[in-house]
Amino acid sequence: MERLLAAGVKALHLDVMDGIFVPNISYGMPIVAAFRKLTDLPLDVHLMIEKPQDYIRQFHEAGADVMTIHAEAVDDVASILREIKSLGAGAGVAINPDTPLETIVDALPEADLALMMSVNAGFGGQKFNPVALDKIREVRRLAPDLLIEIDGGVNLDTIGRCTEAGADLLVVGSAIFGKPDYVTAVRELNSAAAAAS
Ligand SMILES: O=C(CO)[C@@H](O)[C@H](O)COP(=O)(O)O
Ligand SMILES: [Co+2]
Repeated sequence: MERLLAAGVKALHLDVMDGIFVPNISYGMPIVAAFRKLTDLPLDVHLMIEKPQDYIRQFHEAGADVMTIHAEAVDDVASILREIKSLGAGAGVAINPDTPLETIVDALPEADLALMMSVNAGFGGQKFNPVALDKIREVRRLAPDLLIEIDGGVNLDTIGRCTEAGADLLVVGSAIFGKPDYVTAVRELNSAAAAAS
């Protein structure tokens, strides 16, 4: 965390995985609360879990500023987005690469953020899937003011295409954590993103 903060990242994206919605387990509310104690940066909590509606209050109490649910995990996206907003948090909806954008179009008016996954949710270090870029362009056309986030395989080679397509929030895992020097990694990523936007 100290090294990340020194590198000047603008927010922390926290991947919560339950071993059911995705075949991997990460962490839950106590770790989100621990991050909250360490920083005032926005905490962007990516909920890769089933029944997210049962846990949003606890994640918000732990310090989540934004909570993003997966459309594949729930029946009624719009109503859960409304619940998240009623807690005073930002509400995001995510879709995996194989999920058509049509799945969430009706819910977009309730969303503060749309997350287009450029890998299948579940693991860091996967290869970037450009299908997310076309979805970003379409979301931007449908909802010009919505925050658009892209997540998965974003690195120095792919980040320019993300900003060019219209992504506002660029989630980067291995292209920072896999580098010895976070300051240089973040500076180079920011330059590549800005050059293309
Ligand atoms: O939500 C996820 C994966 O499920 C992502 O946030 C990744 O963990 C980002 O890691 P890289 O793809 O950048 O290594
Ligand atoms: Co994520």
